[in-house]
Amino acid sequence: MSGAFHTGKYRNVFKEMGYKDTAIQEKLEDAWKQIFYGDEDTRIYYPSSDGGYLLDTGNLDVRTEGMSYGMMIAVQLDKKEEFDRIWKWTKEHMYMQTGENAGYFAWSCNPDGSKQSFGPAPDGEEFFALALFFAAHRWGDGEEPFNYSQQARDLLRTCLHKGEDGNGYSMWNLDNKLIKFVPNCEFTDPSYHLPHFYELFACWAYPEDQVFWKEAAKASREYLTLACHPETGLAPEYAYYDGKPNNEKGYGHFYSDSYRVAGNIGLDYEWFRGSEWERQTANNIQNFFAEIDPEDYRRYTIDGVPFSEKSLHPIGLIATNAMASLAAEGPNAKRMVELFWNTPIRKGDRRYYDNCLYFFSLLALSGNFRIWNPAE
Ligand SMILES: O[C@@H]1[C@@H](O)[C@H](O[C@@H]2CO[C@@H](O[C@@H]3CO[C@@H](O)[C@H](O)[C@H]3O)[C@H](O)[C@H]2O)OC[C@H]1O
Repeated sequence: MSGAFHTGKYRNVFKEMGYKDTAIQEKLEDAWKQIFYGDEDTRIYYPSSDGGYLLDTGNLDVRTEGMSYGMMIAVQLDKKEEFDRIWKWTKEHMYMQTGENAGYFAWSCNPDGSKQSFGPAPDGEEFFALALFFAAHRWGDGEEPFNYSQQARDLLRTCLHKGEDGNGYSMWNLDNKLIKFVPNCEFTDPSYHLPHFYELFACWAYPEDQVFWKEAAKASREYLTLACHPETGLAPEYAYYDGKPNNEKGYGHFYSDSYRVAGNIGLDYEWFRGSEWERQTANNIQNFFAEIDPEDYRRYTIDGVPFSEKSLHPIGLIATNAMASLAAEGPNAKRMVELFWNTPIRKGDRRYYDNCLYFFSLLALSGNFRIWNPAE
C-alpha cells in the first residue's frame, strides 16, 4: 500500500485478556444472529423484495449511517448476500438523481423506500466508500451496481468535486480539508473524522484525488486534537473548524454522536498508529468513565460536567469506550473491555445505534475489523 504506514496487524484484545477463541467466536456469531436475524426485540436488519435495510428502531427510519454500517459489518464478516441487498436498497431508494444534492444519498428514508429528506449526511458517504472498496477487494467487482470499486471512486469524486459546476457543495471543505456536518454548512462533527479511512482513499480513489485524501487524513488527526478536551478527551457532537463546540442548536456537548470518537481513535491507532496523542486521549476518555457507574451515564459538557439527562445509548458508549483500548494503555484499558464483554446487546426500541457501535467494537477487539487490500 503506497503512501500510508499500515501496521498490518490486528490485535485480538479479547484473547490477550484470556477469553477463549471459542467464546469470542460464539459472541461474534451470536451478535450476527441477533442483530441481523433475531426476533423483533433484537434485529435491525430487514431483507425485502428490493434488497434489505437496517432500521433506526428509535426513529423508525432508514439512515445512510445504518446502511453504511451494515455494509461495513457485512464485508468484514464475508456476508456478501446481505452486503449486496443493503447496497441495492441504498442505490435504489436513497441515491439522489436530481437537485442540489444529486450524486449523494438521502440521509433518511422511510422503510417503504420513500425519502424523508433530500439532504445527505457525510458520515454515510465515507462509510459507503470504504465498505465498497473492501467489497471489491474481497469479492471482486460485478455488474452495476455491484461494480463496487467504481461506485466507491465515483462517490468520492462527487464528495470532493460536487459544486464545481455551480450546483451543490462538496462534503469536505477543500481549503482546510475537514469533513462538513452537511455539504451546505461550514462546521463539522468530530465523530465524522476518520483519518484511517482517508489513508485508504489516498491509495484507492481516482489518482487526481489521492493527494487530497492524504492531506485530509493529516488534517483530521490534527483537528481531533483541537476538538477533544485536553483532560477528559471528550468531544462535542458538533464543532467549529477551530475545534470549539458548536452549541447553536444544543449539540455542543458530549452526547450520542460523540461516542464514536473513542472508537475511531482506537481503530486509527490499530490500523495506522495515528499518533501518540490518540493513545493519551484514549486513556483520558477511559479514565473519565472509569469513575462513573454505566447505569448513570449522562450528557456531559466536554470538560466533564454532567447534565441531568441520561445517555440515550449507554451500551453504545460502553462499546466505543472499550474499542478505545486498541489505543489505550492505561489502567482502565482492560476494565473497559471487560465491562463491554459482560454487556449484552441492547434490546427494545433504542437498540439500533447501540448495537451498531456494539458490533464495530466486537469486530475491532477480536481482530476482525480489517483493512481489505486488493487481491487479498
Ligand atoms: O440534521 C440532520 C442530521 O441529524 C443527520 O445526522 C445523522 C443522524 O444523526 C447521527 O446519528 C444518530 C446518533 O443518535 C442516535 O440516536 C441516532 O439513532 C443516530 O442516527 C448520524 O451520524 C447522522 O448521519 O445528518 C443530516 C442532517 O441534515
